[in-house]
Amino acid sequence: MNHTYNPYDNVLKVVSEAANILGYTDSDIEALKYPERELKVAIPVRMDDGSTKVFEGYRIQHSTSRGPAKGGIRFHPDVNLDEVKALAAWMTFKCAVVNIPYGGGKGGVVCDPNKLTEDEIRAITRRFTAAIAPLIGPEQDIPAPDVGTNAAVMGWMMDTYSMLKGHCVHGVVTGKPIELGGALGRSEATGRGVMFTTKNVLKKLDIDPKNTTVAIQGMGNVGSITAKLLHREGMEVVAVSDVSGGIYKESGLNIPDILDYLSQNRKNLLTGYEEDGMTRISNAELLELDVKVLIPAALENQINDSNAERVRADIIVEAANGPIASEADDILAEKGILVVPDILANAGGVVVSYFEWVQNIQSVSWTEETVNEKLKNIMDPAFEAVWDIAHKNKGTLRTGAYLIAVKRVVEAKKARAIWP
Ligand SMILES: NC(=O)C1=CN([C@@H]2O[C@H](COP(=O)(O)OP(=O)(O)OC[C@H]3O[C@@H](n4cnc5c(N)ncnc54)[C@H](O)[C@@H]3O)[C@@H](O)[C@H]2O)C=CC1
Ligand SMILES: O=C(O)CCC(=O)C(=O)O
Repeated sequence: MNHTYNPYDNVLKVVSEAANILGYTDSDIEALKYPERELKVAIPVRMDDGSTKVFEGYRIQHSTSRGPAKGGIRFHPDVNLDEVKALAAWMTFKCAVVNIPYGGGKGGVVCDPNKLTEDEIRAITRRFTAAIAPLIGPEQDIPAPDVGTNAAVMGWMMDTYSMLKGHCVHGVVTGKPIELGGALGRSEATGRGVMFTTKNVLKKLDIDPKNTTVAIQGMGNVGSITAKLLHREGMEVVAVSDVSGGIYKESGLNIPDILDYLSQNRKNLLTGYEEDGMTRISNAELLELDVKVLIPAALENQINDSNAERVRADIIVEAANGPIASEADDILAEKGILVVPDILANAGGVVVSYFEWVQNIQSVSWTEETVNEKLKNIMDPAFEAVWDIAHKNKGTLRTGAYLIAVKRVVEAKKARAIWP
Protein backbone atom coordinates (compact mmCIF):
# COMPACT_ATOMS: atom_id res chain seq x y z
CA MET A 1 0.00 0.00 0.00
CA ASN A 2 1.21 3.53 -0.70
CA HIS A 3 1.43 5.34 2.62
CA THR A 4 1.16 8.89 1.34
CA TYR A 5 -2.22 8.32 -0.29
CA ASN A 6 -4.50 11.32 0.06
CA PRO A 7 -7.68 10.96 -2.00
CA TYR A 8 -8.36 14.70 -1.95
CA ASP A 9 -4.99 15.39 -3.62
CA ASN A 10 -5.99 12.83 -6.27
CA VAL A 11 -9.14 14.80 -7.06
CA LEU A 12 -7.30 18.13 -7.24
CA LYS A 13 -4.71 16.66 -9.61
CA VAL A 14 -7.22 15.46 -12.18
CA VAL A 15 -9.29 18.67 -11.89
CA SER A 16 -6.17 20.77 -12.56
CA GLU A 17 -5.22 18.65 -15.58
CA ALA A 18 -8.69 19.06 -17.08
CA ALA A 19 -8.75 22.80 -16.32
CA ASN A 20 -5.40 23.25 -18.10
CA ILE A 21 -6.67 21.51 -21.22
CA LEU A 22 -9.83 23.63 -21.09
CA GLY A 23 -7.70 26.78 -20.93
CA TYR A 24 -8.94 27.86 -17.51
CA THR A 25 -6.64 29.94 -15.33
CA ASP A 26 -5.66 29.04 -11.79
CA SER A 27 -8.14 31.66 -10.56
CA ASP A 28 -10.95 30.01 -12.50
CA ILE A 29 -10.55 26.82 -10.50
CA GLU A 30 -9.15 28.12 -7.21
CA ALA A 31 -12.51 27.97 -5.41
CA LEU A 32 -12.98 24.34 -6.44
CA LYS A 33 -10.01 23.38 -4.28
CA TYR A 34 -11.88 24.27 -1.09
CA PRO A 35 -15.04 22.52 0.11
CA GLU A 36 -17.73 25.14 0.77
CA ARG A 37 -18.60 23.71 4.18
CA GLU A 38 -16.99 21.13 6.47
CA LEU A 39 -18.85 20.03 9.58
CA LYS A 40 -17.30 17.68 12.14
CA VAL A 41 -19.59 16.34 14.84
CA ALA A 42 -19.35 14.23 18.00
CA ILE A 43 -22.03 11.58 18.35
CA PRO A 44 -22.54 10.29 21.91
CA VAL A 45 -24.40 6.99 21.96
CA ARG A 46 -25.60 4.73 24.77
CA MET A 47 -24.37 1.28 23.73
CA ASP A 48 -26.31 -1.92 24.37
CA ASP A 49 -24.02 -2.80 27.32
CA GLY A 50 -24.93 0.48 29.05
CA SER A 51 -21.64 2.27 28.30
CA THR A 52 -21.44 5.60 26.45
CA LYS A 53 -19.32 5.83 23.32
CA VAL A 54 -18.64 8.96 21.29
CA PHE A 55 -18.35 8.50 17.54
CA GLU A 56 -16.87 11.04 15.13
CA GLY A 57 -18.90 12.13 12.10
CA TYR A 58 -18.61 14.49 9.15
CA ARG A 59 -20.77 16.17 6.55
CA ILE A 60 -18.96 18.08 3.86
CA GLN A 61 -20.40 20.16 1.04
CA HIS A 62 -17.80 20.50 -1.67
CA SER A 63 -19.91 22.60 -4.02
CA THR A 64 -23.44 23.92 -4.33
CA SER A 65 -22.82 25.92 -7.51
CA ARG A 66 -25.01 23.74 -9.72
CA GLY A 67 -27.65 22.89 -7.10
CA PRO A 68 -28.02 21.42 -3.62
CA ALA A 69 -25.14 19.29 -2.34
CA LYS A 70 -25.80 15.59 -2.96
CA GLY A 71 -24.03 12.47 -1.80
CA GLY A 72 -24.00 9.46 0.45
CA ILE A 73 -23.30 8.75 4.10
CA ARG A 74 -20.54 6.22 4.87
CA PHE A 75 -20.33 4.18 8.07
CA HIS A 76 -16.84 2.64 8.09
CA PRO A 77 -13.88 2.48 10.50
CA ASP A 78 -11.53 4.23 8.02
CA VAL A 79 -13.71 7.32 7.49
CA ASN A 80 -11.58 10.48 7.84
CA LEU A 81 -11.68 14.13 6.81
CA ASP A 82 -9.60 13.81 3.62
CA GLU A 83 -11.62 10.82 2.50
CA VAL A 84 -14.95 12.59 3.00
CA LYS A 85 -13.60 15.74 1.28
CA ALA A 86 -12.57 13.64 -1.72
CA LEU A 87 -15.86 11.75 -1.81
CA ALA A 88 -17.75 15.09 -1.68
CA ALA A 89 -15.67 16.53 -4.53
CA TRP A 90 -16.17 13.40 -6.65
CA MET A 91 -19.91 13.95 -6.19
CA THR A 92 -19.63 17.49 -7.58
CA PHE A 93 -18.04 16.20 -10.78
CA LYS A 94 -20.20 13.08 -10.97
CA CYS A 95 -23.40 15.14 -10.90
CA ALA A 96 -21.90 17.47 -13.50
CA VAL A 97 -20.82 14.73 -15.91
CA VAL A 98 -24.35 13.29 -16.03
CA ASN A 99 -25.76 16.83 -15.93
CA ILE A 100 -28.15 16.58 -13.01
CA PRO A 101 -28.81 19.80 -11.06
CA TYR A 102 -26.75 19.10 -7.97
CA GLY A 103 -23.47 19.99 -6.39
CA GLY A 104 -21.51 17.52 -4.33
CA GLY A 105 -21.49 16.49 -0.69
CA LYS A 106 -20.66 13.47 1.41
CA GLY A 107 -20.81 12.39 5.02
CA GLY A 108 -19.53 9.65 7.23
CA VAL A 109 -19.24 8.25 10.70
CA VAL A 110 -16.14 6.45 12.00
CA CYS A 111 -17.68 3.16 13.10
CA ASP A 112 -17.84 -0.49 12.07
CA PRO A 113 -21.47 -1.46 11.40
CA ASN A 114 -20.43 -5.13 11.29
CA LYS A 115 -19.61 -4.88 15.00
CA LEU A 116 -22.72 -2.90 16.05
CA THR A 117 -26.25 -4.04 16.80
CA GLU A 118 -29.20 -2.62 14.89
CA ASP A 119 -30.20 -0.55 17.93
CA GLU A 120 -26.70 0.95 18.13
CA ILE A 121 -26.65 1.75 14.39
CA ARG A 122 -30.06 3.43 14.69
CA ALA A 123 -28.91 5.45 17.71
CA ILE A 124 -25.78 6.62 15.82
CA THR A 125 -27.91 7.49 12.80
CA ARG A 126 -30.42 9.54 14.79
CA ARG A 127 -27.81 11.49 16.75
CA PHE A 128 -25.69 12.06 13.63
CA THR A 129 -28.74 13.31 11.71
CA ALA A 130 -29.63 15.73 14.51
CA ALA A 131 -26.02 16.97 14.55
CA ILE A 132 -25.89 17.66 10.80
CA ALA A 133 -29.52 18.85 10.57
CA PRO A 134 -28.54 22.54 10.24
CA LEU A 135 -26.76 21.69 6.98
CA ILE A 136 -29.11 19.25 5.27
CA GLY A 137 -32.56 19.61 3.71
CA PRO A 138 -34.26 19.02 0.35
CA GLU A 139 -33.09 22.38 -0.98
CA GLN A 140 -29.65 22.38 0.66
CA ASP A 141 -28.02 19.01 0.91
CA ILE A 142 -29.54 15.58 0.37
CA PRO A 143 -27.79 12.49 1.83
CA ALA A 144 -28.14 8.94 0.46
CA PRO A 145 -26.66 5.48 1.18
CA ASP A 146 -22.97 4.70 0.71
CA VAL A 147 -20.65 2.06 2.19
CA GLY A 148 -22.07 0.61 5.40
CA THR A 149 -25.46 2.36 5.15
CA ASN A 150 -28.69 1.30 3.44
CA ALA A 151 -32.37 2.12 2.96
CA ALA A 152 -33.15 1.47 6.65
CA VAL A 153 -30.55 4.04 7.73
CA MET A 154 -32.06 6.54 5.28
CA GLY A 155 -35.52 5.86 6.76
CA TRP A 156 -34.19 6.69 10.26
CA MET A 157 -32.49 9.82 8.94
CA MET A 158 -35.70 10.97 7.31
CA ASP A 159 -37.67 10.32 10.49
CA THR A 160 -35.19 12.19 12.71
CA TYR A 161 -35.08 15.19 10.38
CA SER A 162 -38.89 15.18 10.08
CA MET A 163 -39.23 15.11 13.90
CA LEU A 164 -37.02 18.21 14.13
CA LYS A 165 -39.08 20.02 11.47
CA GLY A 166 -42.41 18.93 12.89
CA HIS A 167 -43.66 17.52 9.61
CA CYS A 168 -42.81 14.76 7.14
CA VAL A 169 -39.91 15.78 4.86
CA HIS A 170 -39.57 13.08 2.21
CA GLY A 171 -37.01 14.88 0.06
CA VAL A 172 -34.30 15.25 2.73
CA VAL A 173 -32.69 11.91 1.84
CA THR A 174 -32.82 9.50 -1.09
CA GLY A 175 -32.39 5.75 -1.19
CA LYS A 176 -35.20 5.50 1.38
CA PRO A 177 -37.51 2.52 1.91
CA ILE A 178 -40.21 2.50 -0.79
CA GLU A 179 -42.85 2.95 1.95
CA LEU A 180 -41.35 6.36 2.77
CA GLY A 181 -41.19 7.64 -0.80
CA GLY A 182 -38.09 5.76 -1.93
CA ALA A 183 -37.77 5.37 -5.70
CA LEU A 184 -38.40 1.99 -7.26
CA GLY A 185 -35.10 0.98 -8.84
CA ARG A 186 -32.83 3.04 -6.51
CA SER A 187 -31.41 0.02 -4.66
CA GLU A 188 -30.27 -1.48 -7.98
CA ALA A 189 -29.44 1.79 -9.72
CA THR A 190 -25.68 2.02 -9.16
CA GLY A 191 -25.13 -1.57 -10.30
CA ARG A 192 -27.49 -1.05 -13.22
CA GLY A 193 -25.50 2.00 -14.28
CA VAL A 194 -22.30 -0.03 -14.04
CA MET A 195 -23.93 -2.68 -16.24
CA PHE A 196 -24.96 -0.09 -18.88
CA THR A 197 -21.44 1.36 -18.79
CA THR A 198 -19.76 -2.04 -19.11
CA LYS A 199 -21.96 -2.92 -22.07
CA ASN A 200 -21.24 0.45 -23.67
CA VAL A 201 -17.48 0.04 -23.41
CA LEU A 202 -17.61 -3.56 -24.71
CA LYS A 203 -19.66 -2.36 -27.67
CA LYS A 204 -17.12 0.36 -28.49
CA LEU A 205 -14.35 -2.25 -28.46
CA ASP A 206 -16.42 -4.74 -30.46
CA ILE A 207 -16.28 -7.36 -27.69
CA ASP A 208 -19.13 -9.85 -27.36
CA PRO A 209 -20.47 -9.77 -23.76
CA LYS A 210 -20.85 -13.54 -23.99
CA ASN A 211 -17.07 -13.94 -24.31
CA THR A 212 -16.34 -11.61 -21.47
CA THR A 213 -14.82 -12.67 -18.16
CA VAL A 214 -15.38 -10.39 -15.18
CA ALA A 215 -13.89 -10.08 -11.68
CA ILE A 216 -15.69 -7.96 -9.08
CA GLN A 217 -14.15 -6.71 -5.84
CA GLY A 218 -16.83 -5.96 -3.19
CA MET A 219 -20.20 -7.70 -2.89
CA GLY A 220 -22.20 -4.99 -1.16
CA ASN A 221 -24.99 -3.00 -2.76
CA VAL A 222 -22.98 -2.03 -5.84
CA GLY A 223 -20.90 -5.18 -6.37
CA SER A 224 -23.70 -7.67 -5.85
CA ILE A 225 -26.17 -5.93 -8.19
CA THR A 226 -23.43 -5.48 -10.78
CA ALA A 227 -22.65 -9.21 -10.54
CA LYS A 228 -26.34 -10.09 -10.87
CA LEU A 229 -26.93 -7.90 -13.92
CA LEU A 230 -23.70 -8.78 -15.77
CA HIS A 231 -24.37 -12.48 -15.18
CA ARG A 232 -27.88 -11.93 -16.56
CA GLU A 233 -26.33 -10.29 -19.64
CA GLY A 234 -24.41 -13.51 -20.27
CA MET A 235 -21.00 -12.42 -18.98
CA GLU A 236 -18.83 -14.92 -17.13
CA VAL A 237 -18.31 -13.61 -13.59
CA VAL A 238 -15.27 -15.67 -12.60
CA ALA A 239 -14.34 -13.98 -9.31
CA VAL A 240 -16.00 -11.97 -6.54
CA SER A 241 -14.82 -10.84 -3.11
CA ASP A 242 -15.73 -8.95 0.03
CA VAL A 243 -13.84 -7.83 3.11
CA SER A 244 -13.42 -11.51 4.12
CA GLY A 245 -11.62 -12.46 0.87
CA GLY A 246 -12.58 -13.75 -2.56
CA ILE A 247 -13.59 -16.78 -4.59
CA TYR A 248 -12.62 -17.76 -8.13
CA LYS A 249 -13.91 -20.28 -10.69
CA GLU A 250 -12.48 -20.33 -14.19
CA SER A 251 -15.72 -21.50 -15.84
CA GLY A 252 -17.79 -18.82 -14.06
CA LEU A 253 -19.34 -18.63 -10.60
CA ASN A 254 -22.98 -19.40 -9.84
CA ILE A 255 -23.96 -15.79 -9.15
CA PRO A 256 -27.65 -16.40 -8.28
CA ASP A 257 -26.50 -18.96 -5.67
CA ILE A 258 -23.96 -16.55 -4.20
CA LEU A 259 -26.52 -13.73 -3.99
CA ASP A 260 -28.96 -16.08 -2.33
CA TYR A 261 -26.32 -17.10 0.19
CA LEU A 262 -25.33 -13.49 0.92
CA SER A 263 -28.92 -12.35 1.38
CA GLN A 264 -29.29 -14.90 4.17
CA ASN A 265 -25.78 -14.62 5.62
CA ARG A 266 -24.89 -10.96 5.11
CA LYS A 267 -22.68 -10.75 8.21
CA ASN A 268 -20.95 -14.09 7.51
CA LEU A 269 -19.84 -12.64 4.19
CA LEU A 270 -18.46 -14.97 1.52
CA THR A 271 -16.36 -16.97 3.97
CA GLY A 272 -18.86 -19.82 4.36
CA TYR A 273 -19.92 -20.05 0.71
CA GLU A 274 -18.97 -23.23 -1.19
CA GLU A 275 -19.36 -24.20 -4.84
CA ASP A 276 -17.86 -27.08 -6.86
CA GLY A 277 -14.72 -26.07 -8.70
CA MET A 278 -14.15 -22.79 -6.88
CA THR A 279 -10.98 -21.76 -5.09
CA ARG A 280 -10.44 -19.11 -2.43
CA ILE A 281 -8.33 -16.11 -3.35
CA SER A 282 -7.33 -12.90 -1.61
CA ASN A 283 -8.58 -9.46 -2.60
CA ALA A 284 -5.06 -8.69 -3.86
CA GLU A 285 -5.13 -11.78 -6.10
CA LEU A 286 -8.55 -10.86 -7.47
CA LEU A 287 -7.24 -7.50 -8.66
CA GLU A 288 -4.46 -9.24 -10.60
CA LEU A 289 -6.56 -11.88 -12.38
CA ASP A 290 -6.28 -12.30 -16.13
CA VAL A 291 -9.85 -11.22 -16.97
CA LYS A 292 -11.39 -9.03 -19.65
CA VAL A 293 -13.12 -6.69 -17.18
CA LEU A 294 -12.11 -5.86 -13.62
CA ILE A 295 -14.71 -4.07 -11.49
CA PRO A 296 -13.48 -2.67 -8.17
CA ALA A 297 -16.69 -2.09 -6.16
CA ALA A 298 -15.39 -1.70 -2.60
CA LEU A 299 -13.16 1.16 -1.44
CA GLU A 300 -10.57 3.71 -2.59
CA ASN A 301 -6.89 3.10 -3.34
CA GLN A 302 -7.15 -0.57 -4.23
CA ILE A 303 -4.95 -0.19 -7.31
CA ASN A 304 -1.89 1.95 -6.67
CA ASP A 305 1.82 2.01 -7.47
CA SER A 306 2.35 -1.16 -5.44
CA ASN A 307 0.20 -3.41 -7.66
CA ALA A 308 -0.74 -1.55 -10.88
CA GLU A 309 2.09 -3.23 -12.85
CA ARG A 310 0.57 -6.63 -12.07
CA VAL A 311 -2.99 -5.82 -13.16
CA ARG A 312 -3.84 -7.98 -16.19
CA ALA A 313 -7.44 -6.99 -17.01
CA ASP A 314 -8.03 -5.29 -20.38
CA ILE A 315 -10.69 -2.96 -19.02
CA ILE A 316 -11.36 -1.57 -15.53
CA VAL A 317 -14.81 -0.19 -14.77
CA GLU A 318 -14.62 1.82 -11.54
CA ALA A 319 -17.80 0.99 -9.65
CA ALA A 320 -16.27 2.19 -6.36
CA ASN A 321 -15.27 5.80 -5.81
CA GLY A 322 -11.55 6.33 -6.25
CA PRO A 323 -10.40 2.68 -6.43
CA ILE A 324 -7.41 3.67 -8.59
CA ALA A 325 -4.86 6.06 -7.06
CA SER A 326 -3.69 8.70 -9.55
CA GLU A 327 -0.11 7.37 -9.86
CA ALA A 328 -1.58 4.02 -10.92
CA ASP A 329 -3.59 5.71 -13.67
CA ASP A 330 -0.38 6.45 -15.58
CA ILE A 331 0.92 2.91 -15.15
CA LEU A 332 -2.37 1.41 -16.37
CA ALA A 333 -2.49 3.78 -19.35
CA GLU A 334 1.05 2.75 -20.35
CA LYS A 335 -0.01 -0.88 -20.14
CA GLY A 336 -2.91 -0.12 -22.50
CA ILE A 337 -5.58 -0.88 -19.90
CA LEU A 338 -8.75 1.10 -20.51
CA VAL A 339 -10.23 2.67 -17.37
CA VAL A 340 -13.84 3.84 -17.21
CA PRO A 341 -13.81 6.43 -14.40
CA ASP A 342 -15.93 6.31 -11.26
CA ILE A 343 -17.67 9.65 -11.80
CA LEU A 344 -19.20 8.19 -14.95
CA ALA A 345 -19.41 4.45 -14.24
CA ASN A 346 -21.09 4.62 -10.83
CA ALA A 347 -23.30 7.66 -11.50
CA GLY A 348 -26.42 5.49 -11.82
CA GLY A 349 -27.01 5.71 -8.08
CA VAL A 350 -27.12 9.46 -7.87
CA VAL A 351 -29.12 9.71 -11.09
CA VAL A 352 -31.89 7.59 -9.60
CA SER A 353 -31.52 9.51 -6.31
CA TYR A 354 -32.27 12.59 -8.39
CA PHE A 355 -35.37 10.83 -9.78
CA GLU A 356 -36.41 9.99 -6.21
CA TRP A 357 -36.06 13.62 -5.12
CA VAL A 358 -38.00 14.83 -8.17
CA GLN A 359 -40.81 12.38 -7.37
CA ASN A 360 -40.81 13.43 -3.67
CA ILE A 361 -41.02 17.12 -4.53
CA GLN A 362 -43.91 16.51 -6.92
CA SER A 363 -45.59 13.86 -4.73
CA VAL A 364 -45.74 11.42 -7.61
CA SER A 365 -44.32 7.94 -8.12
CA TRP A 366 -42.93 6.39 -11.27
CA THR A 367 -42.85 2.71 -12.18
CA GLU A 368 -39.58 0.81 -12.01
CA GLU A 369 -39.62 0.48 -15.83
CA THR A 370 -39.84 4.26 -16.16
CA VAL A 371 -36.98 4.75 -13.71
CA ASN A 372 -34.74 2.21 -15.47
CA GLU A 373 -35.52 3.65 -18.89
CA LYS A 374 -34.83 7.22 -17.74
CA LEU A 375 -31.59 6.03 -16.16
CA LYS A 376 -30.45 4.47 -19.43
CA ASN A 377 -31.40 7.66 -21.25
CA ILE A 378 -28.94 9.56 -19.08
CA MET A 379 -26.13 6.99 -18.74
CA ASP A 380 -25.79 6.10 -22.44
CA PRO A 381 -25.44 9.67 -23.80
CA ALA A 382 -23.11 10.57 -20.91
CA PHE A 383 -20.88 7.64 -21.87
CA GLU A 384 -20.92 8.67 -25.56
CA ALA A 385 -20.01 12.24 -24.68
CA VAL A 386 -17.09 11.15 -22.49
CA TRP A 387 -15.87 8.66 -25.10
CA ASP A 388 -15.99 11.29 -27.86
CA ILE A 389 -14.21 14.05 -25.98
CA ALA A 390 -11.56 11.64 -24.69
CA HIS A 391 -10.84 10.49 -28.23
CA LYS A 392 -10.83 14.02 -29.62
CA ASN A 393 -8.27 14.98 -26.97
CA LYS A 394 -6.34 11.71 -27.33
CA GLY A 395 -6.63 11.31 -23.56
CA THR A 396 -8.04 8.86 -21.07
CA LEU A 397 -11.73 8.47 -20.35
CA ARG A 398 -11.05 9.95 -16.90
CA THR A 399 -9.66 13.12 -18.46
CA GLY A 400 -12.62 13.16 -20.85
CA ALA A 401 -15.12 12.91 -18.00
CA TYR A 402 -13.40 15.74 -16.11
CA LEU A 403 -13.26 17.93 -19.23
CA ILE A 404 -17.04 17.79 -19.36
CA ALA A 405 -17.59 18.04 -15.60
CA VAL A 406 -15.08 20.79 -14.77
CA LYS A 407 -16.40 22.94 -17.61
CA ARG A 408 -19.98 22.62 -16.35
CA VAL A 409 -19.01 23.48 -12.78
CA VAL A 410 -16.73 26.40 -13.68
CA GLU A 411 -19.25 27.86 -16.12
CA ALA A 412 -21.97 27.62 -13.45
CA LYS A 413 -19.71 29.44 -11.00
CA LYS A 414 -18.98 32.10 -13.61
CA ALA A 415 -22.65 32.52 -14.50
CA ARG A 416 -23.45 33.07 -10.82
CA ALA A 417 -20.51 35.46 -10.60
CA ILE A 418 -19.34 33.54 -7.55
CA TRP A 419 -16.11 35.45 -7.88
CA PRO A 420 -15.78 39.01 -9.25
N1 LIG B 1 -24.36 2.63 -2.75
C1 LIG B 1 -24.36 3.42 -3.81
O1 LIG B 1 -25.41 3.75 -4.36
C2 LIG B 1 -23.07 3.92 -4.37
C3 LIG B 1 -21.85 3.46 -3.94
N2 LIG B 1 -20.72 3.86 -4.58
C4 LIG B 1 -19.41 3.37 -4.17
O2 LIG B 1 -19.34 1.96 -4.39
C5 LIG B 1 -18.47 1.36 -3.42
C6 LIG B 1 -19.22 0.28 -2.68
O3 LIG B 1 -20.35 0.85 -2.04
P1 LIG B 1 -21.58 -0.02 -1.53
O4 LIG B 1 -21.71 -1.25 -2.36
O5 LIG B 1 -22.72 0.89 -1.38
O6 LIG B 1 -21.09 -0.41 -0.06
P2 LIG B 1 -21.53 -1.67 0.82
O7 LIG B 1 -21.26 -1.30 2.21
O8 LIG B 1 -22.90 -2.12 0.45
O9 LIG B 1 -20.51 -2.81 0.34
C7 LIG B 1 -19.13 -2.68 0.44
C8 LIG B 1 -18.49 -3.99 0.03
O10 LIG B 1 -17.07 -3.84 0.03
C9 LIG B 1 -16.51 -4.88 0.84
N3 LIG B 1 -15.28 -4.40 1.44
C10 LIG B 1 -15.13 -3.53 2.45
N4 LIG B 1 -13.83 -3.37 2.74
C11 LIG B 1 -13.16 -4.13 1.85
C12 LIG B 1 -11.80 -4.38 1.61
N5 LIG B 1 -10.86 -3.81 2.37
N6 LIG B 1 -11.47 -5.21 0.60
C13 LIG B 1 -12.43 -5.78 -0.15
N7 LIG B 1 -13.72 -5.59 0.02
C14 LIG B 1 -14.07 -4.78 1.01
C15 LIG B 1 -17.58 -5.20 1.86
O11 LIG B 1 -17.37 -6.49 2.46
C16 LIG B 1 -18.81 -5.15 0.98
O12 LIG B 1 -18.95 -6.32 0.24
C17 LIG B 1 -17.96 2.53 -2.57
O13 LIG B 1 -16.78 3.04 -3.12
C18 LIG B 1 -19.08 3.56 -2.70
O14 LIG B 1 -18.63 4.85 -2.41
C19 LIG B 1 -20.76 4.69 -5.67
C20 LIG B 1 -21.94 5.16 -6.13
C21 LIG B 1 -23.18 4.90 -5.47
O1 LIG C 1 -27.36 8.68 -4.41
C1 LIG C 1 -26.71 9.62 -4.04
O2 LIG C 1 -27.17 10.71 -3.78
C2 LIG C 1 -25.21 9.54 -3.87
C3 LIG C 1 -24.62 8.18 -3.98
C4 LIG C 1 -23.16 8.28 -3.67
O3 LIG C 1 -22.79 8.53 -2.53
C5 LIG C 1 -22.19 8.17 -4.73
O4 LIG C 1 -22.54 8.26 -5.91
O5 LIG C 1 -20.99 8.01 -4.42
